[in-house]
Formats: sequence, structure tokens, C-alpha cells
Amino acid sequence: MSTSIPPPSANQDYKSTLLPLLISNKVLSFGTYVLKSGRESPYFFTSTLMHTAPLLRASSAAYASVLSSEPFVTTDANGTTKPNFDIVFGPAYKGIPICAAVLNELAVQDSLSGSPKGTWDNVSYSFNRKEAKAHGEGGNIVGAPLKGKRVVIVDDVITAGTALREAVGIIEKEGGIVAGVVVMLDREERVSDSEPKSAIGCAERDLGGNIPIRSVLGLHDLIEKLSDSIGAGEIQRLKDYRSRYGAE
Ligand SMILES: O=P(O)(O)OC[C@H]1O[C@H](OP(=O)(O)OP(=O)(O)O)[C@H](O)[C@@H]1O
Ligand SMILES: O=C(O)c1cc(=O)[nH]c(=O)[nH]1
Repeated sequence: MSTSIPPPSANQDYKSTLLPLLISNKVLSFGTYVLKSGRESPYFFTSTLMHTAPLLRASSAAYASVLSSEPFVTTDANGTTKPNFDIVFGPAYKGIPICAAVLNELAVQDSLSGSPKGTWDNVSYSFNRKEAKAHGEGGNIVGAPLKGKRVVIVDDVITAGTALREAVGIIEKEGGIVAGVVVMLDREERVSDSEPKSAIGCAERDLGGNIPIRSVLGLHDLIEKLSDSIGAGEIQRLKDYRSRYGAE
């Protein structure tokens, strides 16, 4: 049964409010799961379960909170805040609803702020099709064209970074400039036996070191904050998994 979710506010502590909601709605679950990478994991983040209005709102607000803070925005001496990106890009498939919901959430928060500033008026969303369309407008990008634009990637979870590398490739092929990444959960795993860095660590290195890459939650948050809501056995399995696959 789902749990009712309070409306998000700009200064919400997402780690302490989101985590119980994700668990009670089974977005975050504990058991035995096989990942895309082939690893067997004691937990799984099922973002497709964030399909209810309250969960979509709560998760969008968490992404929006990150995207409306430095270094994703710059505030000048007059207090005017400007985004340091032009496009919020959601990689297919699970990034698609995220990019649209997050941009909407940014605009809603501005409009409810008491003195709307239109901060996000020139920001668009965009996503890719997994199969290119051969008729109509053609191509595999839906939403704003990426050419020459500063693009922030939003996605649900990062493990080995395969999805992120693919998204970067799509954006660069379209002539866009990758300007940042925000994910809901960083699983904080080493990319492979021969690469001890996490996918985010590798992306920071590969994208030049000055591109902001942020997660709302990380595996360490689950281990540190869930001891009252899941069993000691589950926490131990998370720790064992981290010992085996955790990034340096
Ligand atoms: O860091 P990685 O090892 O790539 O794993 C994480 C990614 O894998 C999943 O998507 P998937 O590629 O299955 O595509 P989907 O969104 O179409 O389900 C997940 O939604 C992440 O985007
Ligand atoms: O690595 C994955 O495949 C993966 C992990 C996870 O927690 N959730 C998900 O959708 N995919």
C-alpha cells in the first residue's frame, strides 16, 4: 500500500523525507536482483514505480532542488539567478518522464515563490528515442534540439555508467555540450574489476573535471539512514555488497 506524501518545499531535507517514502512505495526494495551489469544485488531501485502523482512530485522536487542550486545556477550581485544550462535531457526510457516532470517542477516552484522571476523560461526538455524515426520529423531526439546547447542529463540510477556514457554520446553527436548530470541514486559501485572508480568518478574524469555531477541519494545513505526501517540482515547485506563492489 502506498504512503501519502507531503507536498515538497524548497528547503526539504530530501534524504530524510524521500528515503522512507521510496521504501514504503517499494521503489527501493531489498532481496536478490540481477543488474544490467550482471551483478547480483541485495537491493534495487525501481523508478518505474514512481508513477503516482505524489511520488512523481516528491522525486521531481528533489531533482529540482539540486538543479536550482549552485553550481547548476549562478546568482549575480543583484540576486538574479540564472541557470547554467539550456536543456534538461532524459535518456530513454526512464529518463523521459523525469526530464519533463523536473522542468515543470522548476517552473511551478518559481511561480509559487511569491515573486516569479521566469528563471526557467529559456530552459527546455529533450529526450532520445531508442529507435530513430524515419518519417515525419525523423531523427531520434524529441523536444528541444541539442546543437550548441548546454545540456544537463537527468536519470534515475547510476551503476556502471553505461547509460550515462550512451547519453553523453547522443548529446555530443547532436552537437550539444554536456553541462551536468543529476541522478536520484548513485549506487557507488566500482565500474569493473579493472576500474575501481565509480561511474560518477569516471564521468567526472572523462568529462573534464569541471562538470557538476550530483546524486540525491547514494548507497552510503541507505547504509547510514535505514537501520530503523529495514532489518539488520538487510543492512549487513548492503555492507557486504559494498565491500565486494564498492568504488574506491
Ligand atoms: O549505470 P548503468 O550500469 O548503465 O545502469 C543504470 C541504468 O540502467 C537502467 O536503465 P536501462 O539502460 O536499463 O534503460 P531503460 O531506462 O530503458 O530501462 C537505469 O534506469 C539506469 O539508467
Ligand atoms: O544497474 C541496474 O541495472 C539497475 C540498478 C537499480 O537499482 N535499478 C535499476 O533500474 N537498474
